[in-house]
Amino acid sequence: MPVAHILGFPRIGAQRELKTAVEAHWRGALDEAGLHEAARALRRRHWQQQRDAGLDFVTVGDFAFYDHLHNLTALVGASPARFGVGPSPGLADYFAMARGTPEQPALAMKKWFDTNYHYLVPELAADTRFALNRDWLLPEVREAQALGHRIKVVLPGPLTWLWLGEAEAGLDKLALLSLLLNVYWVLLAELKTLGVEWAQLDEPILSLDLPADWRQAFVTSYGELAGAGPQLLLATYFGDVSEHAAMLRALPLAGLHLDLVRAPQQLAQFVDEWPQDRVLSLGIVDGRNLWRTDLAAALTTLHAAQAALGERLWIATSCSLQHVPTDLRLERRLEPRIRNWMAFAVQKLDELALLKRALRDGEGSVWRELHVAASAIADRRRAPSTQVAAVRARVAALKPEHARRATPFATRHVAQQAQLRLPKLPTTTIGSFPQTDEIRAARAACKAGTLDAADYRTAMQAEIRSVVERQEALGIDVLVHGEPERNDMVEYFGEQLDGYTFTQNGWVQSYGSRCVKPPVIHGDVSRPCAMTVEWSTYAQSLTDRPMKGMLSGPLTMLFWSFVRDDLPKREVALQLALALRDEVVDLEAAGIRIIQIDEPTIREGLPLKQADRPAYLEWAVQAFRITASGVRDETQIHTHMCYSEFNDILPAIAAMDADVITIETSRARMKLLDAFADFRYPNDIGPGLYDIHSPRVPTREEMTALLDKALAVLPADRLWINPDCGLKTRGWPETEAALTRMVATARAARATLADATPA
Ligand SMILES: CN1c2c(nc(N)[nH]c2=O)NC[C@@H]1CNc1ccc(C(=O)N[C@@H](CCC(=O)N[C@@H](CCC(=O)N[C@@H](CCC(=O)O)C(=O)O)C(=O)O)C(=O)O)cc1
Ligand SMILES: N[C@@H](CCS)C(=O)O
Ligand SMILES: [Zn+2]
Repeated sequence: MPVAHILGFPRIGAQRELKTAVEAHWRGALDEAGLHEAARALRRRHWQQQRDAGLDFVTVGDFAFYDHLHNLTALVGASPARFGVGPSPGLADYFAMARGTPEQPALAMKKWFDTNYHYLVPELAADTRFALNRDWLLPEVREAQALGHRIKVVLPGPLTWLWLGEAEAGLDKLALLSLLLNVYWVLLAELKTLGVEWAQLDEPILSLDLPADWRQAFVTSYGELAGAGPQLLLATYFGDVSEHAAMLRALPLAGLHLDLVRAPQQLAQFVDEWPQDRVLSLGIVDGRNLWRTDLAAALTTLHAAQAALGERLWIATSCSLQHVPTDLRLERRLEPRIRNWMAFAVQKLDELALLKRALRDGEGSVWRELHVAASAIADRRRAPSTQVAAVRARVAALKPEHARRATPFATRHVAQQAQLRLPKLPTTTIGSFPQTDEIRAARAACKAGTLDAADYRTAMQAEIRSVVERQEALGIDVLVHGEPERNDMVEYFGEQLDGYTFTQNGWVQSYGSRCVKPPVIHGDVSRPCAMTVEWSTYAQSLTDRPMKGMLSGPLTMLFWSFVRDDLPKREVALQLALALRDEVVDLEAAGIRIIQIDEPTIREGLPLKQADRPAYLEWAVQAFRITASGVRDETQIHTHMCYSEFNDILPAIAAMDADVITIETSRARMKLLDAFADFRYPNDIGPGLYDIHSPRVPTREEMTALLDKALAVLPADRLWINPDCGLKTRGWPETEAALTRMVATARAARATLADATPA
């Protein structure tokens, strides 16, 4: 009889209860005991849902107040010395490291593989020491046991934790491995003492291209940990691990998990000759998307696997369900037809249970449920919205010239400068200004019908006016309207495009207490009417300075949405590119002289394996260029990317040929710029002068030091001055204080440059 389990459940709560509790705690409105009680209630509910569905284990260890990787850092006592919290951080220390303190910047945040989730980067030093902190995880294990659950504990694996850490200069991270393994060993031993039967160690780095010493480290690590505690299930996900099949088969594990949604082909490499004493867990239900599973197809795969594996077959989600929304039952406004194509986390539990029953008792025992599921899949396949002739024809008619501006950058630059007359080192911001409680309350009231659309528009226009006035007072050169009318930079556009739908409660955690509600691409995408022109022209009417139009680019729309899985991503990207191109052209026609097309996700979409990257980058760059290339030379196209890790894709970024790129660099202390300089990046660059993720206002000296670094490696007449990213999560006081210093930094640098210029 196959065991059914999940790799993890969304911790945030179907209605973001965790966010509410954590933020209340941060503002002092909920004490630590209250916060723990809210957390316990969520865990209790989520475990019960797994048990009620009929899963064989409830998964414990997937809960985190901020981030699960940071939980492991706390559990193994590896807090960076700079925080001075010692080996046993409490909750206040945990939050201090996550959010920063007046004295210390927060731990860096990075994208979790190719998802839109961010983890807190462990800081590793030669003198990092580890000690098991028994206040973490173990109480949750006892809590689940006290509720009578049969549990499987999940932890990030030691090698994934180390790999994702940032090492101080000169440190080989693997030098810390044996000390780290000691703590894992003790932890696993304690879990065994508590009666835990299974521990799932997540090692998604096995989906990356791993150097030989790291592959070897798997052999030593798991050799050492195998007998320490509960039976070990090593979980891989997000890609194909078949290149490691021989090594994985030889590890003394009790089981291995494979992601068959991302890499179904890898099953063949494992299923035959799988050791008799090992479990093979097959991730057949998609943990990354919200579509129903094609149960008939899944059963075909699983029957074959069962024939080979018998009792050793486990069935599971492909990865943790933390990447999908919690419960479809809360969606009361979705079009019923489209809703019927979906499964959120709770519904995916039911899918697993159903698959298990079909395998155990025969498909006849669940034929009704299978029939309902098959009808939904068939209905989706034949829905007219998934095949719109006009959209398909437009994509088919694309020609190389659609992806090319009329002249090279140097020519455009002259035309743009003649029109815009910007000073050296022009100052700008990335688009959003603080999304205040008042703005969100107005939007919530408008959605609830208690504020009519005209009054909402007036309120947003008042906000735009105030944002414009503030920027003029600050002396910023290129203004933005501040994006107050946008709930989110992707959801907002998704709400206006055909082929998209959106949810009421489809929240997924992005980082800490911040969530996003990705819109859903269910059909062919097109733009029924202009989306931003009215807001941008209103904003431009308030000032003589250039007002940047502000759009999310095709890749960002793709990767931050739930995407249909019945069409290659490239095709969806091209549909989006054409829809957004029309918006760019309309903005230009309405008198907007600078248009920013945000593409913070270009790196997120990068395949995890090197070999798959060139093909992706080709269509990704093409999609951006199609969006950007419908305008005259005089119209300046900006793009913006946060997350500074793109040294390895600089040729592709240059090939996007945006006139100006603004990038996040401040946390990496401008290291990225060396790469831009070495590469001789040809167009203009705005390296972020300050980190917007923290309320801390940087000093003039800090900004000047960063600007000096930029000026040392790039020509002054290529440089722009801006923050790292949008300011929507910040409050006004720190925003104005930081921007005042930023403008002053730019002015001082201009004066220095003028002094240095021979008369
Ligand atoms: C730039 N980033 C983004 C990513 N992904 C996106 N899809 N969008 C992004 O901007 N990925 C990488 C980064 C991640 N960064 C962030 C930054 C900030 C947030 C964030 O603030 N999220 C908000 C939710 C935003 C939202 O959709 N707001 C809506 C709904 C607001 C709401 O909750 N309303 C309440 C009522 C409010 C009231 O009455 O006052 C309700 O409906 O109950 C809106 O503005 O209308 C968050 O709160 O977490 C996310 C990622
Ligand atoms: N224009 C967006 C980009 C965020 S990546 C903003 O400013 O929030
Ligand atoms: Zn950004």
